[in-house]
Amino acid sequence: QWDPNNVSGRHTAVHLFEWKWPDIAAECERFLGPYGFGAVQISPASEHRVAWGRPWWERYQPVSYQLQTRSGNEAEFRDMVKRCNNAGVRTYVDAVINHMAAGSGSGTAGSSYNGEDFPGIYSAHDFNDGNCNSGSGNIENYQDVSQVRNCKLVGLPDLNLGSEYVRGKIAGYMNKLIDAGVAGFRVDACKHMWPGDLDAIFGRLHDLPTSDFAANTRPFIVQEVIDVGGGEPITSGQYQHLGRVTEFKYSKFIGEVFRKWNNQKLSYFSNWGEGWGMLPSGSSLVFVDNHDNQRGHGAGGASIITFRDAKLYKMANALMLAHPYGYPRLMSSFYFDSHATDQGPPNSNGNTNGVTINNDGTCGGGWMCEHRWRQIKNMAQFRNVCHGQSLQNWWSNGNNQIAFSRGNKGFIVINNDDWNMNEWLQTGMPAGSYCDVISGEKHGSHCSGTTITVGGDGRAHFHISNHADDGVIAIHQDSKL
Ligand SMILES: O=C(NCCCOc1c(-c2ccc(O)c(O)c2)oc2cc(O)cc(O)c2c1=O)[C@@H]1CCCN1C(=O)/C=C/c1ccc(O)c(O)c1
Repeated sequence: QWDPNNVSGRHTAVHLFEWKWPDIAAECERFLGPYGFGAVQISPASEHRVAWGRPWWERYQPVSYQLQTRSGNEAEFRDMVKRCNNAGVRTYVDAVINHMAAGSGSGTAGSSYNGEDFPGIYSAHDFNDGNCNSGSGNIENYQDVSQVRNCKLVGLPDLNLGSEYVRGKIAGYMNKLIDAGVAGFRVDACKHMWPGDLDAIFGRLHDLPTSDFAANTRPFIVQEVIDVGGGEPITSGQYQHLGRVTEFKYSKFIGEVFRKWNNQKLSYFSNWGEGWGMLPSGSSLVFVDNHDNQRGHGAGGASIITFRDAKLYKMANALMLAHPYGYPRLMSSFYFDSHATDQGPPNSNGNTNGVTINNDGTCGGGWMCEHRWRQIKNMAQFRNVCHGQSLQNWWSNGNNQIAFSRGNKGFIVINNDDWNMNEWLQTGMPAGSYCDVISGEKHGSHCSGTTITVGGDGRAHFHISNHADDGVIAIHQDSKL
């Protein structure tokens, strides 16, 4: 359940946050498949609350396990999964199983609910009220492990995952998705669930269907555990035996270093990965930002680099995709005003808008499509070409200029100093001319961007102005002329 279940040769996931199912299906066929992406993480697929103002987080308040949401209906969901699989792109569903919607009303499929009454699904005895020791019934103290698991997260009715009935409903929902062809799950709010209960539920999940996967393939699991080392008793390491875990320290550290907080330097990344106290690489899901921490109040706070800091964002994502540590997930956002952190996706009176693709391949209509930025898209291919190659030829100027190769398959150079970089470096690559995949790409026999010439001794000259658009140069075996 640590294996992403990707089609071979594909090693990066993309979170198409709040996209509608038909748009995701189209993106798999026109972009994610052709450009070698491995998987798409989609927004929660179960019926959810329709909250006032339609905030993005209404999707994280389930009303039922029907596949009818603001992203589309069950037919569109099944069509998306099939078309993405056919394009070589796996689907991970964001599973919200810790809690249900707050308040009362009806959900996106018209199901009514009131308090802890979800007709036909759950009623009061399926929730944890009796197991919560806080005065208010809500989580009041994150130092109290049982409160964090058994009390309400921001007032959301907390399901009792110790109940066989509840486990059956959740496993039934997840198995329906597995049987439809999804490759795994991003499990929301795992900090708020007992690992033993998660283990019991994951154990009830079917193998993936042999129509699209090898026999005996287990669903891929990414557990969301927000842990930036702040001293909470619940830590990400307590979940790693069940599957991969989101490594929020990755976003925090990479943001602090690229922003040079506390005088931290890129040269400190010589032991990036477990050396920085992060999870074992094979248990780690890494990202520069995600839907929660890009809104500032999430884990890592103000250090997080987002689409708003375009140059730093391209540099940080290039590093993530070039470095062997962890399984990377790219964030693909919609625009929101930095103070309006509740704002939902681009919509027409509540109905999410489609994604418009401009002639130059960028997106319009408020969709940021960071995964389509040339520098990021091309580094996903870099990662594919270099898969399995160890980090070698590390170099730094002791400050914010670094470089390293992945075996003899790829080489990256980054300049985050406030002055020019001019260096002859050992690339470890075969002699020849290579197209820099950051400033452009290889088109037949010429480079649309910079060309780098590697000599017979493996050395090449690199010049990166501190005023350059991207601050990065990257070459690899498939960008060789
Ligand atoms: O101010 C808010 N929430 C309180 C601070 C964030 O706390 C939340 C955390 C949270 C935050 C930090 C932690 O260390 C932690 O263990 C949990 O996880 C959630 C998970 C959900 O499925 C649904 C939620 O409403 C939340 C949530 O409110 C606003 C208004 C309600 C939703 N919301 C939000 O800000 C919604 C945030 C949200 C939603 C979905 C997520 O997957 C997520 O990570 C955060």
